Amino acid sequence: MSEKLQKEEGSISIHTENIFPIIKKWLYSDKDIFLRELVSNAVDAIHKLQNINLMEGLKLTDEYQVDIKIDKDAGTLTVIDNGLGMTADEVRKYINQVAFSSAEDFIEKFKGLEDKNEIIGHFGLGFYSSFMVADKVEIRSLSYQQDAEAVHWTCAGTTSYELEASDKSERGTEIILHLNDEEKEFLEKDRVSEVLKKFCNFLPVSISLEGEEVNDKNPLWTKSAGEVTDEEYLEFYRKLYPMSQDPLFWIHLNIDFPFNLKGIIYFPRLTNEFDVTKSHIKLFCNQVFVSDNTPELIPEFLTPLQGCLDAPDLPLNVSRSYLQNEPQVRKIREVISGRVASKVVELAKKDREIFVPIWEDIHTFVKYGMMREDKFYDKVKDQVIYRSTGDEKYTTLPDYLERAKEKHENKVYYANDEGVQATYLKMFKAQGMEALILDAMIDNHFIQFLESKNSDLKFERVDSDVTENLIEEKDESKEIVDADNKSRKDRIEETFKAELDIKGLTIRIETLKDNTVPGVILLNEQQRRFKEMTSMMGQGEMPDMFADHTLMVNAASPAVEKVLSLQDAGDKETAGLLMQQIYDLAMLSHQAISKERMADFLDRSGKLLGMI
Ligand SMILES: Nc1ncnc2c1ncn2[C@@H]1O[C@H](COP(=O)(O)OP(=O)(O)OP(=O)(O)O)[C@@H](O)[C@H]1O
Repeated sequence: MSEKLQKEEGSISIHTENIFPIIKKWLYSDKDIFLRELVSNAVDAIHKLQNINLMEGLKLTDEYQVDIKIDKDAGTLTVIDNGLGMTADEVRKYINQVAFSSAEDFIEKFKGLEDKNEIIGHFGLGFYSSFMVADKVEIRSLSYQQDAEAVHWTCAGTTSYELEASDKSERGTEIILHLNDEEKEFLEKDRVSEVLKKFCNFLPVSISLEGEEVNDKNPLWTKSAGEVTDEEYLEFYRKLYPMSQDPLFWIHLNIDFPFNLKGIIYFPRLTNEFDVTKSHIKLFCNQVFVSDNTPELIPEFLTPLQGCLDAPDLPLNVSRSYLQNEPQVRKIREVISGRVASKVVELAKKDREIFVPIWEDIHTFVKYGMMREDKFYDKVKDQVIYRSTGDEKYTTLPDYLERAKEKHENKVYYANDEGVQATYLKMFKAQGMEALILDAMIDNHFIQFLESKNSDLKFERVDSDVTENLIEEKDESKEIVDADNKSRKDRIEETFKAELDIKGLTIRIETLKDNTVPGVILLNEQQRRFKEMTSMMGQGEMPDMFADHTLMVNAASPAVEKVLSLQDAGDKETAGLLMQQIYDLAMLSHQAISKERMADFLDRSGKLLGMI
């Protein structure tokens, strides 16, 4: 047995005078991390011993655990582990020199920095962070090594320490914090429990507070996907986010190469209360909680993702600026983006009925992702679905284009307001034509994006023009010519032009296959988009979408026929009323009638009804 340790007193080698007040002051904002540091040191000590046990065949069969004890009378909080312990030399080396010199480095480096979070993030203060809450710290330790002598180290928040023999008889280390007067809250079990729940909830070694185990040693992400049931994924989610509705879907990550990454990410149901701009992922490092504010780990368009990521290769004290510049973080983002894309494709292919409601929740993010990332776009582009007026209700773009090939190759007709564009959709439907419903905020941009990606592809809103498919092929109104050498079409055009003297209005006559609609308003696609764009960019006042518009009069409509016969009979007044009515009805279906015209419309409607 070695000679008994003589009490020694020394000075922790330090050039910066009185480091402790500075530690306290600078780190005050996040003082809870001291417990994370001490408990993870304790877990490390246990892991080290477990490794030695295996390598050196020590045949230890201990139940490993970390205990946290509160002694209100003594005013102490103690973290006890049965890990490998430390000898006097190790205390000198690891606590007096190594740990302290890193604390000293920290002070040197960040003397001038104002942003405390930056400081905390940049630096693992480890053991010395205990001086944020304690005036005096004691270490009692007994190394696993044969014939080791138990040691007792004390430091009262100055650069002096004492190291002497102790009577500790059980292997492991006790860190005893004599809490200072302002930190007595850490003598309350609830307060300590709250901190442990935050940082140590999923640590792989049993952690107990006053004899009660507080952690789940085998969180779901440590298992392999094959052994976890859907119910377990949901239960885990409910534990992580107790106030949330069940998620839409989840992805279990278990990556070993080229870096380590485990985790479960959930796509949440996006209710009104859900903040889609805030990061929700909880980052762990070997099951130690690190942060729940690490937006850098997730592609921006997937910010709403929730769940846990365990990245053991990232440091425990990870800072925002580190994350922003770390190449591995970019790789993590790419992996997540790729896995989300694969999951979307998998769900889309599997069962349309299950996918549709999910799609309603996620389509904005997927579309945004497609616009932001080429790789993501390439993966999901053929699986993205659109609501359609066709029989299928939902269709992919390739399927839609295939069906539309004969009637309008490479052209997509869409509506962005089913109510306002109902007349057009009705005409489309009557001719067996299909339009997509693109009525989400993002769709305006998304349409432009798809056109830029596919140079042949053109999107046209259903009210932008009438397609030749809606027009009667054999149009007799053009052919039959009267005594003045005018066709019926010419007469309709002349009459309407004379009656409707409205700024920006063009009259166009067509004979539609559908005779129930007397007239519709057409807005040129490119002109309309340009106006929408300028208004969105906030340039000037809200543009008048109807500054230039076309009234397409349907020569096949009985109402138009009536206009002509009234003219022939010399009743110009009633013919005029009818034409005004046809125009207003067309504008009304666009919800674009002015207040003044509405008053006239109602007045005229009354008159016309009286004539029937
Ligand atoms: N409970 C413990 N049991 C055994 N050794 C310990 C214990 N706590 C600390 N040590 C030793 O003291 C060293 C310094 O600890 P400290 O927490 O300051 O830094 P660290 O754990 O090495 O790094 P980090 O900055 O990530 O915390 C550890 O590396 C370890 O060797």
